[in-house]
Amino acid sequence: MTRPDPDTLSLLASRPSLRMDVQDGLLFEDVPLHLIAERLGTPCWITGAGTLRRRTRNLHHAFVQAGLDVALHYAMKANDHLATLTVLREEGCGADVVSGGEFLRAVHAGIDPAHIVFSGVGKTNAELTLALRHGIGQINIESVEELRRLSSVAQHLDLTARVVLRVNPDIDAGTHDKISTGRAGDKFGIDWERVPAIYAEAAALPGIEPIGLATHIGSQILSPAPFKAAYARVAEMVRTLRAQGLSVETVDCGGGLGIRYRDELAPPPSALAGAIRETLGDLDVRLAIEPGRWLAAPAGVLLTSVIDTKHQPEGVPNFLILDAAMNDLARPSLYGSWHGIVPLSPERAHADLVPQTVVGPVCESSDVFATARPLPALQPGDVVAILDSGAYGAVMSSTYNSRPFAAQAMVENGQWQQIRARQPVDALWTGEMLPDWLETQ
Ligand SMILES: Cc1ncc(COP(=O)(O)O)c(C=O)c1O
Ligand SMILES: N[C@@H](CCCC[NH3+])C(=O)O
Repeated sequence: MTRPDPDTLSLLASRPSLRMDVQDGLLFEDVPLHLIAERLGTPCWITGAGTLRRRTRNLHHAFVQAGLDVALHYAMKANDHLATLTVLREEGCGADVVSGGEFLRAVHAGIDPAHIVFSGVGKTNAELTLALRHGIGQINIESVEELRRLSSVAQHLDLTARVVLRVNPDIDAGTHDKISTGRAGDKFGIDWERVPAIYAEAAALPGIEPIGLATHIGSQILSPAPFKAAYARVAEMVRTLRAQGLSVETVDCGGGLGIRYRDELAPPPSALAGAIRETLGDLDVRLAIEPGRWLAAPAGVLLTSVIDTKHQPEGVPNFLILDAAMNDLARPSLYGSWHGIVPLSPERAHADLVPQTVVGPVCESSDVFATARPLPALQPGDVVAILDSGAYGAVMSSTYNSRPFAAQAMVENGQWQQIRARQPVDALWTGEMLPDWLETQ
């Protein structure tokens, strides 16, 4: 069965931060996007601060409504720009980090290390040392090997690490294979059967204070059922550990809440809150979540201009060649992800639709943003916005094909400002050196 693509009007109808104005074209948080494209050029990422704030408040509200006090630790891998982190800090978020670099970025953005959780399947001694020295609030441990290593790092520093064991509940999140993390055999989390013994070992190890459990089963999850199943298992483990006389104070429920990119029926935050309340609500534990995509994805668009329209034989969709590519937004080429594409110009947005295959200039056949997508006929120089690219967008960019990192701007309440310079071309080879036996020209 073919799945129809939503048209511009229906895409915009479900995105309150975006609006098509008859004169100014596509507005994001009341800023005409063509102004930014004209000033900064394309490709250019735009982050909506107001959208970040609104979504954080909505998420928080859903938990308050469910009678739960849940800390929000923003998974900054989704979008780690300092301006994004600053907005989310202002909204009361801590951070979930997965590297020493992310940790220092979060601290640089003013996030209190006590409100930072260090996740990730491989943390080096240097990263653990850095985090402990700064007084990190929680380290999520992924294996007994890492636990023992952390114990010696902490002892060496004469510090105590507050540790949460990330458990692998063996639940299929029903999402894309490449972003599933909670099945037995995935590299993440501690095998279910080994958790009680490892928790007991943690309680006995010097420099370690085990304070709870964490789980994160994947990303872009579109049903409350896998969340509920995973949290029910975690609740069962909390009871098992307590029955052994071990103290469990906190449960970190991870991230993963999905959003509507195309026509998905994404569960509202109240469904996540309900799943947590039902399974963990009466355990007397401190609760936290680690949302990334849900907060950041709809708060970002990528502006890109048409370079050419490449005509194809009758019956074959023409190619629309953009100046953004898979090195900028990797998701479509990596996961076959669908992103809405909306022209900035009001006339174009309302024109007849013809199927077009939207590609970037990178020399890879997978550099495709959309296949046979119904879009209005566009001309070279026309600018389009690729929607919902605020999470796992700019952060996953590379300079493949010697394409510089794109510029970035932030909008809020009708105002806008540049937040990242376009990378100068000669910065692409900064840091490269020639060995002595080669001659410079
Ligand atoms: C440990 C952990 N927490 C939180 C997240 C954020 O996930 P999402 O962006 O789907 O909310 C991730 C990424 O999947 C993760 O690995
Ligand atoms: N990069 C993925 C999400 C990965 C989540 C990280 N654990 C995406 O763009 O959908």
